Amino acid sequence: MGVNMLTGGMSVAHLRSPRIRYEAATTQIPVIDFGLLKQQSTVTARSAVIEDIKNACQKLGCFHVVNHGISKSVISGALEAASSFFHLPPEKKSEFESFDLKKPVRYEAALQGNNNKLRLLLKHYANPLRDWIPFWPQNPPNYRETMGAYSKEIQQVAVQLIYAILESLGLGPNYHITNLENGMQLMAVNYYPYNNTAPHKIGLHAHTDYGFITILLQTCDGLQISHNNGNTWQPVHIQPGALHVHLGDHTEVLSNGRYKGLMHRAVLGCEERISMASIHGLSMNEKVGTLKELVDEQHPKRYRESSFTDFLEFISSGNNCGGKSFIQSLRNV
Ligand SMILES: O=C(O)CCC(=O)C(=O)O
Ligand SMILES: [Fe+2]
Repeated sequence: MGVNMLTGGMSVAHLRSPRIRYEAATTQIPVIDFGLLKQQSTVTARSAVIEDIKNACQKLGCFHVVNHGISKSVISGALEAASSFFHLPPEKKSEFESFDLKKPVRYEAALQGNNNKLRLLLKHYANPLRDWIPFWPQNPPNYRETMGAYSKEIQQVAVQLIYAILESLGLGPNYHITNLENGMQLMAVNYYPYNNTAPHKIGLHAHTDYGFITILLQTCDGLQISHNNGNTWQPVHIQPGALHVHLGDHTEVLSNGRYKGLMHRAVLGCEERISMASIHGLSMNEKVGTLKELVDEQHPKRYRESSFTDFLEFISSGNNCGGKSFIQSLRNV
């Protein structure tokens, strides 16, 4: 049942500069060295990485992060706990089954045809950990410990990345968002079965994520991204050890549209796949609006403010089916 982190990994094919690398493939994803964002880094090295983040956010809405400091054992521990959970018999998972989007833990099975699985999903909040961990599954017995260790480290990486993204918008290195550290972290733990039929079956349909950023860990390829509202799709190949980061709706709002939330989806394929999407934003009822520093005569405010609760109400009301997406509902006020 072990998860092989190396399967499907692609080699880095060529170097454009010492700090930013591109993979040879249909989608070239910039690679950001997280170590260069840390305090010990020189000012020149940090500002060079901030510039790389700016380019990545503007052009693609995503990048890969290496040298993030999260150990292989923490990563594989969380993936194995996730895998063990999904392989439990259905009656052990059903206690978490619910259509109530506000539940602290929610399990869902997306099925098609003769009960064929497309995706199994376990969703739970994770920050602040002490508030949420008592709700998490206790089977497998190490789920709370291993997923907790991963979530805690990812939360810290996320806060630093969000500040780096704000800096890349020209807000200066000391820009502070009140309560970002205590903000929402939602872990979407996904399981996709092996299904290599062509064309690939969609396991998770096109969407943008709520929040500022999503940090995604995937055991093998399956993530696809689109920059033309779903007309064409490009695969994102995994890079062993790297975390995939993409921008969510609230970075688009905050930045007044300078950066856009990235549309993505997941397809079934090569093997059984687990992905863990850690979504980061402000806490439930805190409103996120466009930063006043990014509004002027040439750039009038283009978005309405909203909170995570507003988002949950929007999707619960079925507004997103066939109509506008959440971000579209916030645009052009
Ligand atoms: O499985 C994936 O690669 C994507 C997961 C995702 O987009 C999500 O959970 O929001
Ligand atoms: Fe997503």
